This record gives sequence, structure tokens and C-alpha cells, in this order.
Amino acid sequence: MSTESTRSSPDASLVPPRIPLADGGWLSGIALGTWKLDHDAARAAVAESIRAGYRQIDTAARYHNELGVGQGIRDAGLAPGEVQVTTKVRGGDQGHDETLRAVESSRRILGVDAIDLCLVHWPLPRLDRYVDTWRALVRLQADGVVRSIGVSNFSLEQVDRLVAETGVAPVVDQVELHPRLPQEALRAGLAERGIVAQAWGPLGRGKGLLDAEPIVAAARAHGVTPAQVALRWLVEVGAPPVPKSGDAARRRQNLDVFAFALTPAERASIATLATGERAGKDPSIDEEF
Ligand SMILES: NC(=O)C1=CN([C@@H]2O[C@H](COP(=O)(O)OP(=O)(O)OC[C@H]3O[C@@H](n4cnc5c(N)ncnc54)[C@H](OP(=O)(O)O)[C@@H]3O)[C@@H](O)[C@H]2O)C=CC1
Ligand SMILES: O=C(O)C(=O)[C@@H](O)[C@H](O)C(=O)CO
Repeated sequence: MSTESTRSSPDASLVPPRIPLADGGWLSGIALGTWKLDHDAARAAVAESIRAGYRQIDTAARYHNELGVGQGIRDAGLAPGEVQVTTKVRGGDQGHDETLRAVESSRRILGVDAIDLCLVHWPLPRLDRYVDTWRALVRLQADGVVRSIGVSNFSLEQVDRLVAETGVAPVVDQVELHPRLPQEALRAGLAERGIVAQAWGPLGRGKGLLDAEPIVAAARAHGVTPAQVALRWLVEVGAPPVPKSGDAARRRQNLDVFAFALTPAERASIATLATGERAGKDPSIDEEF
């Protein structure tokens, strides 16, 4: 995956490389997750994280913290365009006109001229409104309300249906992805289509992944933490991660994964963890409104 340096701002030592998107936009090599942070916690965490080097903040209408995320981005005081914000259309807002209204609401709450990246949060196949939802995002992109458009928790079949019915492909599919759930076929299919697979739940969501022996052993060998090994593994497979932490020291640690590389033996050992076990919901079964 090609990268472009962003080491131009004053506190640039931990700024991740940019990942180019098919529409000319970019995604940061590591984004900050904000699920479970309320407005005030998100505002403080976002401002501090941008000062530490984060350049992409991940929120969603569903997280009820877009106000704090937008304020935190402004508090950090970087030049426009230096920090990207991702938000998502929740299941209950799917449908063409509903999406137009929901995205305008997110834009106003975030307090931005345009949303950098807007995703369809979950496909909700039984509702069967994701194509109409997508048409609305295509229109919002043409109108300049949203710069890049993508999906989350979509299968290759669902992505292909969007393209077949609208002629427009997403530039990102944000999916659960970590060593227990490497999603190899999905990643390969997305790569063939020029779509970036972005990894949510990259640390396994506090469910024991970071205690797994291959990860602990690699961490010991490199003098880093298990979280840094899990994030480095994602960087190496070309899936930019979105880790969340409520703790400033951990957030900085989670950025610092570009100064070491896993060995082939470590990668082979980590591959033994690929049980397919999910830490979150299964989008082929569960639907989140
Ligand atoms: N598109 C989608 O459907 C989804 C998107 N997401 C996005 O992805 C983000 C990340 O996923 P999330 O569910 O939060 O799970 P993560 O895999 O990021 O795990 C977060 C957990 O890991 C802990 N943690 C963070 N850093 C470290 C560290 N360095 N060492 C040890 N533990 C650590 C956190 O604790 P603590 O906070 O105490 O540090 C928290 O308990 C979300 O916040 C959200 O933005 C998430 C789920 C679904
Ligand atoms: O964090 C997200 O983006 C979600 O969709 C969450 O709601 C997540 O899926 C979850 O764990 C809900 O229980």
C-alpha cells in the first residue's frame, strides 16, 4: 500500500502516514475510535489526541458524541484539512430522504462545512434500504456536503450490489478486523475493487486478544505492548486500524507502531489465532438501528 508522509505539522513525530483513497481523498494510517466516549470525554480526548498526532477521528450518529468530537477538533486548532472526521448513517436513518436529513444533522452537530468521510453504518439487509441510502450519499458527495463516501460491515456481495445499481463504489469498508478475525477473503476482494478495509475493534475490544501468547511474545521481543503488536499486524496487512482508548497514555502508545516490524515467524505465530471469533456483532445476522 503506498503512503504519503504527513510529517509537516509542529508535533509530527507520531503522525501516521496517509492512505490514499480511490476518489483522491485520504484516510489516516491510524484513526481514533470514540465509541462509548460521551460529549465531554470525546471533546477532551479528541483535542489531546490530535496534539499527540492523530489525524482522523471516527464517530457516528449512533455514538451521540458528534458535538464533542467537532469541538475537540476545533480546540486542537490545526489548519482546515489537516484532520479528517468520519461519521456514519445509523440504521434508523436509512432510506434516501432520511439519509439526506441525517447527514445534514451530523454536519451541523459536528460544526463542519463538509464531512470528510461518511459511511453507511450497517447494511441491515432485511430492511433493504442500503441502496437508497447509498444514492443519498452519492448525491451529498456531488453537492459537496460529504467529501468521501463508504460503507461499514458490508460484504462483497453488498458492495457489488451498490456498484451495479448506482455505478458508484465505496472507497472504504470499515469492518471488524484483528488477528482472531483476519477477514482474508473480504480484504482480498476489497483490495481488488480498490476499496480500503479499515479495521474496527482492532484490539479485540477487551476480550482477551491482547493476552494471547503469540501477541505477548512478539511484544516482549520488540519491547512494545501487546496492543502495539495487534495494531502493527493490521498496518502490515494493509488494514488501517481504529483503536479507541479513554486513556491519554494508551492513545499515544496506540499511534507509536511505525518504528518496528513483525518478523515472518511472528506473523506465522499470530496467524494461529485466526479462529474467526468475533468481538462484536455479526453483520450477516445482527442488525443495528
Ligand atoms: N463501524 C462499526 O460498526 C464499528 C466501529 N467501531 C469503531 O472502532 C473503534 C474501536 O473499536 P472498539 O470497539 O472501541 O474496540 P477496540 O478494539 O479499540 O478496544 C477498545 C478497548 O481496548 C482498550 N485499550 C485501548 N488501548 C489499549 C492499550 N494500548 N492497551 C490495552 N488496552 C487498550 C480500551 O480500554 P481503555 O479505553 O480503558 O484504554 C477498550 O477497552 C470504536 O471506538 C469505533 O470508533 C467499533 C465498533 C463497530
Ligand atoms: O461502535 C459501533 O460502531 C457499533 O456499531 C456498536 O454499536 C457496536 O456494534 C456494539 O458493540 C454495540 O453493542
